[in-house]
Amino acid sequence: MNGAGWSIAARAGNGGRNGTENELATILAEGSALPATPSDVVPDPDLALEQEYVTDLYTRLDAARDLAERRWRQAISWPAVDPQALQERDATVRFHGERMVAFDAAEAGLCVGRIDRADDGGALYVGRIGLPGDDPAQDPALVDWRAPAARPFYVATPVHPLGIVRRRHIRTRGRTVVRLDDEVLTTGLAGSGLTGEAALLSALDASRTGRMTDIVRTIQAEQDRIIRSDAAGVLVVQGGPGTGKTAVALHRAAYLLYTHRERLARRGLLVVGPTPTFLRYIADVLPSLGETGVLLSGLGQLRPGLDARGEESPQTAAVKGRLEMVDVLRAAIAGRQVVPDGPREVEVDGFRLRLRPIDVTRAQAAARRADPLHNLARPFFVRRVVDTLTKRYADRLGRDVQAGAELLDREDVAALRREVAEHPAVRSLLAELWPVLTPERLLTDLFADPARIAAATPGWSDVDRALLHRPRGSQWTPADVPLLEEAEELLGFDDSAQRARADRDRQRALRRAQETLDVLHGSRSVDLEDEHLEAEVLSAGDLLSAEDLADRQRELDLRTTAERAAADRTWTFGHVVVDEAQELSPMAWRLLVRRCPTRSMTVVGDVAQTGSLAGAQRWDAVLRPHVGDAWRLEELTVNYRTPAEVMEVAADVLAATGTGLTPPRSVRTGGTPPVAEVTGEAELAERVAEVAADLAGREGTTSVLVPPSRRAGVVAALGALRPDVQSGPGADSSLGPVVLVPGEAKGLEFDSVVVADPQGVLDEGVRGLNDLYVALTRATQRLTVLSPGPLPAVLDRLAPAVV
Ligand SMILES: Nc1ncnc2c1ncn2[C@@H]1O[C@H](COP(=O)(O)OP(=O)(O)OP(=O)(O)O)[C@@H](O)[C@H]1O
Repeated sequence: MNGAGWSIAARAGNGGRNGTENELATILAEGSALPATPSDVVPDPDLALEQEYVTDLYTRLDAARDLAERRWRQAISWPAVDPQALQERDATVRFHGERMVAFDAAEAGLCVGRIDRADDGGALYVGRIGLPGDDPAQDPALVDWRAPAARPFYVATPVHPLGIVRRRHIRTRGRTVVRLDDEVLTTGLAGSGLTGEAALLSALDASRTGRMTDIVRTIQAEQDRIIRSDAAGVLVVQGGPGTGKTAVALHRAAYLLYTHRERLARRGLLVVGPTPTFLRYIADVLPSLGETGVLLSGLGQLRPGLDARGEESPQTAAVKGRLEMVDVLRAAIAGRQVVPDGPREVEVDGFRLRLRPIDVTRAQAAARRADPLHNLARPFFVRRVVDTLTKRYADRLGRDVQAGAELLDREDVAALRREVAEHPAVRSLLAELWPVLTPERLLTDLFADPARIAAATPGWSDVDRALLHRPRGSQWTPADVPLLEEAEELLGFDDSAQRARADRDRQRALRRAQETLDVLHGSRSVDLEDEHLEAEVLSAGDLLSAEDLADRQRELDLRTTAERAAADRTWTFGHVVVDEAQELSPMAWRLLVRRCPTRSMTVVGDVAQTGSLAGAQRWDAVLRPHVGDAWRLEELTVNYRTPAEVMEVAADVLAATGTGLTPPRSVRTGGTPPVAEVTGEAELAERVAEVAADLAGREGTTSVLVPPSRRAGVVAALGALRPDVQSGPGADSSLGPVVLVPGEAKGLEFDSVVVADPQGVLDEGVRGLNDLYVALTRATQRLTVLSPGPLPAVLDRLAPAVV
């Protein structure tokens, strides 16, 4: 390190700190604030030195990418002569393809900084991926941020320097180094508690784009501990709004993929989020970290082939989310295995064959003994009933020909049996007594019929039963998905037809392959005068069996693990990350735990933000039925999103929720103070539109958060000023101002937020205080509250602006 003076930052172009960085001291003075860190001047020549190093890193990146591409091209043209070679080819093509993607992703912000080790240990550069140096015995040119060696970059402090004397954040634009931020770690003084605060604050101050970005440059120590926590078991991360739970969960996913690459590449990793909008918001983070093998899914999309986006009342969703629904489904299935009141007759070839209730009861018992699952037991039931009817048929036939049934030999009886089994009247009776059921059919029939609901819900109140009732043809909702999946487990999936089809396809491919070989064999142009020679000449057919050839013709399967997992409902994941986990119902937990039998899960959420009736109030109550006490809790305490002034307002709402949780401490302060305005009922929508249109004209994203009853009016008023207004679950704040209800805004953030009609938010939500807390904490810069009447008491702190 060379001598001269120090400052917190050196920049190409105009140097110095921005306003937010200076504000840190103010936060400290306010008690809730975090103390500042001493900082050093970075001499300008360092920029040139770092530029040289970074340029070299990009040369290495280019070389690595070219090599991966060459290997990919080679692999894709390998002749796969047997199934094993085919598999190896697919795997190699996939491997190099993924490396190319990872190298591309690392292009932006390749190097994030360096740590200088004590005792002349030299500098270690940290970046988005690892790049080898010239000498394998020495440090790599760039160490992956997830590698153990990179850890001090995130967690070393002046009090615990971990052998580091200096941490330098390197900021690049394109391939150019534009700024360095240094922290000297030899002071022994407790600092702000923030790692690389200058880099952090400038990241937090940036306008939002409507897409979440990664935080590799500025991960904080309390976040790093969670990101690198052991993969085994269930890790619950509780944290207030803006504490980086989502960011941490996604970086943990990337960390686990790096650390347990082989297992997770095979089994895959699932990230579950609350809404499609949220999933779109976070969709770029993992690819920007070079990880493409992760399946992101909402609850409504967890059943392959179904995109459940129907809406229903929170009360109905809550009832469907109860664990008792497992018993309801069991009872509904049992209700479809029917014993008729009296004997039933079918007419086969002029003979009336009788089936008595006791015959059906016996057939049912035999079927259930053979297999407990409805669809898998059905063939046993069918066989038993057909046997009974065939016997009666044979008896009647024997009597009629007056020579007794003994006259019929086995072949005759088999023919009768076929006739009975295929007879439409018999088939329709069997379909009535024990139908083949898909989960969709079971639930549609159940919900459409109050009598079926009543039969399946002994002891339930009429109110709860009525909540389940809905007409046929209704759209599937997210709360239906765990029920459909549970029903599939209980019904069993009879894949014999599918297997038979696959078998037929394979036989057909084999036949075609054999024909090809025959043609090759017949057409070889060998002079066969010598019979001995013939035996020695090898043809394609001698080298290759028809089976090999059929395998060779198989298509390349280059689907990623995530794509294969998405298409397979029985897929079990190596790790599951659940975001906004407080919203999940017990039935949803049951589904997720089934998809992750190892219980290696990361669960992040905030029980103070629970909006759904079925959601969590306490983590232990939610998790106990599924994992007992086998889970551990970590907490995040610093709010990186919401400025302190906004958080003060939100804190009053949090206190009123009675959860006893303390609000997270805001890192930032001193921005635009939040404002409130009483508009009068008649003017509300127009005033909201006016304010939102003004905010949307500035840099960054804007959202209006409304109670459901206000949505249409506000969208219409804002639409008149801003035709690009977006609303509803698909709304995208990168395209224009958005109007959302609090539930849709879960997990999202916007530069400017307008909360319209806070009393309406309190009144219309099933957990109104939680909804208001969510709404107030979405703002990264500016918060405006517009109320048609007096502000609710919990917002007393917001003195209405003088109009
Ligand atoms: N270490 C960090 N460096 C830079 N930005 C960060 C850091 N941690 C969090 N952030 C940013 O803070 C904001 C809030 O983070 P995030 O959305 O993950 O919080 P959250 O706890 O999930 O919030 P909520 O409970 O409201 O969903 C995001 O913009 C995120 O990128």
